[in-house]
Amino acid sequence: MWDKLKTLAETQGAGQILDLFAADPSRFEGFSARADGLLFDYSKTSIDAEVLQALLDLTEAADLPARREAMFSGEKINETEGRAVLHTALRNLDADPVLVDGQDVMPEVLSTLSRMEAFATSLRDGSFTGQGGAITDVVNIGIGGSDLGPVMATLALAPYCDGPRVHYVSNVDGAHIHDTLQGLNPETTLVIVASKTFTTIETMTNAATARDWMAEKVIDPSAQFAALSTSASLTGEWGIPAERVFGFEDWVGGRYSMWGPIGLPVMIAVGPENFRDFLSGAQAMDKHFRTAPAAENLPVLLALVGIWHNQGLGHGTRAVLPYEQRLLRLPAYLQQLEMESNGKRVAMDGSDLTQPSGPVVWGEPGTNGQHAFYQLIHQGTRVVPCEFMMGINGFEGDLKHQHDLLLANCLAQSEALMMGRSLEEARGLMQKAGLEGAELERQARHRVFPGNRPSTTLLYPKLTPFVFGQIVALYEHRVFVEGVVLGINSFDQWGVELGKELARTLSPILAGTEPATGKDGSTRGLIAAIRGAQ
Ligand SMILES: O=P(O)(O)OC[C@H]1O[C@H](O)[C@H](O)[C@@H](O)[C@@H]1O
Repeated sequence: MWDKLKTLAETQGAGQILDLFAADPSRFEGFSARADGLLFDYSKTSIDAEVLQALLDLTEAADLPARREAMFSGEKINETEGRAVLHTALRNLDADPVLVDGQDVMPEVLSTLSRMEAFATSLRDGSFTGQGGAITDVVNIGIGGSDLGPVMATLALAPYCDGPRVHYVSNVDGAHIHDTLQGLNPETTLVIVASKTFTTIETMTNAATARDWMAEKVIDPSAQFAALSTSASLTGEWGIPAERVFGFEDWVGGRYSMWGPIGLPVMIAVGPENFRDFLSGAQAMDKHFRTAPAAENLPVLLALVGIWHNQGLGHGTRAVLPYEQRLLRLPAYLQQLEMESNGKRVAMDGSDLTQPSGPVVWGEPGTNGQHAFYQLIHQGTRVVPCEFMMGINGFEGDLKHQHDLLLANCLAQSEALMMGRSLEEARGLMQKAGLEGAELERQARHRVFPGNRPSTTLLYPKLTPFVFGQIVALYEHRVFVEGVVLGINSFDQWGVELGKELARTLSPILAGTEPATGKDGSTRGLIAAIRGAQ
């Protein structure tokens, strides 16, 4: 199966995208797909009918439909941790039963959702009070999956944020919590400690700092703390009363968790109704993913484009480029989602992967990226497949001219990447500028764009909570499909453990209570330099 893809990559993959358009001017129709108002255009890639078929064959060989059903129906597909993978249950608003170990999880999911809604409402209408009255500010303390999604969502849904101000603290660097708490009034602040495990050192350290800060002014700080976690016992031990603990189960992976309790700060910011719309959008994408034929299925197609570029053509990086300022943190969120999920070197059965694992994901909102790193994308020696996205409509009606300029820029970039500029054209420009001879030639060469560089565009009507939910779920399922095709378990993250273990051994060495024996020479040298200057 992979052989076929590799052969196609070698023979036609260098990808004369322009030739494909010349041969089939209506290629856009055949190589784009729609789902509930979203339009995914992948015609500006070198995928043709034969490549698409070879990619679809890979999904067949990997038994994608059965794997997908196994996920949705609660089978323990996270085999290295013995867990089901059911973030989709958190947005299963129809409440169709979902069984884990023979038990329907939906009653618990929906009752937690109602408790979150009641709590969020009481904060928003001022009926829940701190020592100093209604809550004005919420500080969410969490990291990784307990931070990136909610941070991204709060920024993305800014036009809907009409509740208390929500702030996020993640880094163990004391600067983060210091700068966040500065200027807040402890008597009107609620602190949410968000941690699936409730053991993460960064989060627990920041939570203790926040509690000390609050205790300076507030007689009973625990009355202004809430917790989001799978561990009822640890949240209880930490002193957070059960009525403000919102629990979830281990079948929700950290980076897939913002649909449930981890989304509470978002719900507080935008209100329960908008949060439900966000869940509905994701649910609509779940239904599409589960039912649409593979060749029209957005998550499948997005995954296949990724596989063609990375495993097929060897482009080991992809840029995510939202032309939407409010999706500022989407690239950071996708870095965790994609790289923690598919950055693995062994397959589910423990054997070495036969293909490269997931790509390096990065990006920035347009148009800012244009003025920073697009130079490399257009003229560098490596090809960076680009994933553009843009909303047809913005929210700032009186600034429509700016939105139109934004859209024009997005379209211009994918056009420039594909069309390029030939040496002939560049020479013409230099001639017009009055150059001649060797100087004309030299200057012209700098102005050549190779073209035929691939990109996809995701077009959506407007960044409403529903659409935002669709987009995030689209990327979640894309990661799943890529993982299935590669034979990876996308739901564990053993690669983050070693550094955590070593940090634990290094803390006492840095504090001087333990010797640095056993550490390598570089680490010992750095420790000595730090200790000598502290
Ligand atoms: O939510 P927590 O248990 O505090 O975990 C926070 C994060 O830390 C871990 O190291 C993992 O790499 C992430 O997947 C997780 O989201």
